[in-house]
Amino acid sequence: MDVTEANDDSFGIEVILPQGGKTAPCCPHGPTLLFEKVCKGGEKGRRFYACSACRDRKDCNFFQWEDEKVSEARLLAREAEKQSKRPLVTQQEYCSRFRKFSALPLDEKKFCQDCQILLLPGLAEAHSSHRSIAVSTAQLTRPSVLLRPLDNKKSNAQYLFTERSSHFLLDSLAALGFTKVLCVGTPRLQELIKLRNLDQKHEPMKSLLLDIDFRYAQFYSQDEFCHYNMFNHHFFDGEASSAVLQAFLREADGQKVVMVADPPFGGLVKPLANTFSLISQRWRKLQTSDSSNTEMPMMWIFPYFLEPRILECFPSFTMLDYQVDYDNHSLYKHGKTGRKQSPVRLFTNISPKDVVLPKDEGYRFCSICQRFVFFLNKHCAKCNVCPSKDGREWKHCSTCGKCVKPSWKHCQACGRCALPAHPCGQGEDGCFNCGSQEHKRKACPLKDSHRISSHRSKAKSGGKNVSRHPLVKPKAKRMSGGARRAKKMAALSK
Ligand SMILES: C[S@@+](CC[C@H](N)C(=O)[O-])C[C@H]1O[C@@H](n2cnc3c(N)ncnc32)[C@H](O)[C@@H]1O
Ligand SMILES: [Zn+2]
Ligand SMILES: [Zn+2]
Ligand SMILES: [Zn+2]
Ligand SMILES: [Zn+2]
Ligand SMILES: [Zn+2]
Ligand SMILES: [Zn+2]
Repeated sequence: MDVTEANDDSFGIEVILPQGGKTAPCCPHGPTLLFEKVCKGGEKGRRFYACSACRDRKDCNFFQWEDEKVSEARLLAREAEKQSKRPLVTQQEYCSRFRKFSALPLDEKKFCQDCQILLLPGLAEAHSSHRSIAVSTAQLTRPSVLLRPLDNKKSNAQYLFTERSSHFLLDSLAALGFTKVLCVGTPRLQELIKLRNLDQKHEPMKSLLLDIDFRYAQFYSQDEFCHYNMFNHHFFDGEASSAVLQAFLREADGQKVVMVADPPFGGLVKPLANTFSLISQRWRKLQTSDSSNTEMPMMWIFPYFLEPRILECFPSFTMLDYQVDYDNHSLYKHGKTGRKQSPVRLFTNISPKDVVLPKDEGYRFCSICQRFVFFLNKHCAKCNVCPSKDGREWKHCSTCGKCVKPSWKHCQACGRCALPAHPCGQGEDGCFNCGSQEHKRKACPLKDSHRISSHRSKAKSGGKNVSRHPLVKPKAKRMSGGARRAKKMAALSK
C-alpha cells in the first residue's frame, strides 16, 4: 500500500499519513496524526495534529495546528505530561516480579483489583485497604480473565473473544500451518496459544502480543509482549521493542508467521492499514528472494460494513463470512437470526478456500465462489456470487442488477433499492456524519469521534471553544449506552 495523502473527495476530516520529511509532534501515545478538513468540492481546511490512539479528548487532548509555532514553555509542559504518563514500572521489572510471584506459595499470591496488579508480599501493606483477591496458578495463565476489560469505548474498546471465536481462530491458524502468531490487540488469542503449548499435544506455537494495555506486561516476558500503539506503529519502549518484533518476524527452520489484529472498532482504517503494511514490509525484507513479492499473511478483524475501506487499502484481502463474537459485548454475539448476529468479520489475504468455517455453526462451502459462506448466504446465479455481507439472505433486484438486503425495496422514483422509509427523491442519501456518498453514517469511520468533532469546532473557530460547527451534528438528547447501542444495531440490520 502506498503511504500517500488521502484523495477521498467526500467532506469531513481526513487523515494524512506521514510521507517522510516532516516529523509529527508527539503526545504521550507517540507521534500524532495529521488531520485535514476536506470540504465538498475539494476545498481544503487548515491541517492539525491530534492523538492517534485516543478518540476522546478526555483521554488525550493534544492539539496543534500544522503551521503553529509552539513555545518552549508548551514543549516543556508536553514533555512533563509524557513523562507523567509513562508506566511507573519497566517491563523488565515486571518480568522479574512475575518470576518472584510465580514462586510464591499459593496463599501469598494476591492480585489487587483496584490497581490491577499482582501483589508481591512487600506490596501487600500499601494495598491493604484495596480490594484484593487470591490468584490460582490457572488464573495466572489467563490474564484476560483476571484483568478487568478496559471498556473505554473510544480508546481501548477491549472486547474479548468468546471461547468459540478464540478457539476457532487458533484451530484455523494451526490447521493452516502457522507456527508464529503476531497478536496485535489480541491478548486472549495470545494466552490461548500459550495454554495450548502447555498441553504438549501439538506442535508448539510462538506468539508476540503488541498492545497498548500495559497491564499485560505483568504476565509476559520481554519477547512475548511489547507496549505498542497500532495507529502509528509506535513502540513505547523504542528500539528494544522494535528489535523484538524484528526477531519475531524472522522465519527460521520452516516457521510460518501470521498476524492477527483486532483493533478497536471505531479506529480509523487508513492509519491501521498503514501500520499493518509497515509490519508486512518488515516481514518481506526478511524473506529469501524467491518469495519477496508476497505479502505477510494477515487477519484483520473488523465490522463488515468497513469492507470497502479495508479493500481500498488492501485489494488482496477477502472478507470471510465467519462471525466473530465477544464475551463482554452483548450485541456482538453469534446467532442464526435477528439482531444477535455479530457484525464483526475476518479480513484476510489468506486464500479463503483454505479457511474452513465450522459446519456445525451453519457455514457451508460454495464451490463456485470457492469460499465458505453462512448458510443464509445463498449463491445468486445472476450476480454469480454469494452476495450477503451481513449474514442474512439477500435478494436479487433485476432492475438494479444486483442483490440487496432483504428489507430493501426497489424505488421507482429513486431508481434504486432502498429501505421503504428512505427519504425519497433526495438522491443517494450518503453519510450524514461526513457527507461521503460511499457509506452510510453507521459505516462512517469518523462516527463517534467526538474528539475530532471538537477539533472540527476548534478548527473553524480559530481555536476558540465553540460548541457548534456546521459539520457537527447538534448533540441529540442523551440516550443510555444500551439504548444507543440498540439503536445502532437496529440501523445495521435494516
Ligand atoms: C477489540 S479489543 C480486541 C481483543 C481481542 N478480541 C481478544 O479477545 O484478544 C482491542 C484490543 O486492542 C487494544 N488496543 C486498543 N487501542 C490500541 C492501540 N492504539 N494500540 C494497540 N492496541 C490497542 C486493546 O487493549 C484491546 O486489547
Ligand atoms: Zn495521545
Ligand atoms: Zn491496590
Ligand atoms: Zn457462491
Ligand atoms: Zn444477485
Ligand atoms: Zn433495485
Ligand atoms: Zn425513493
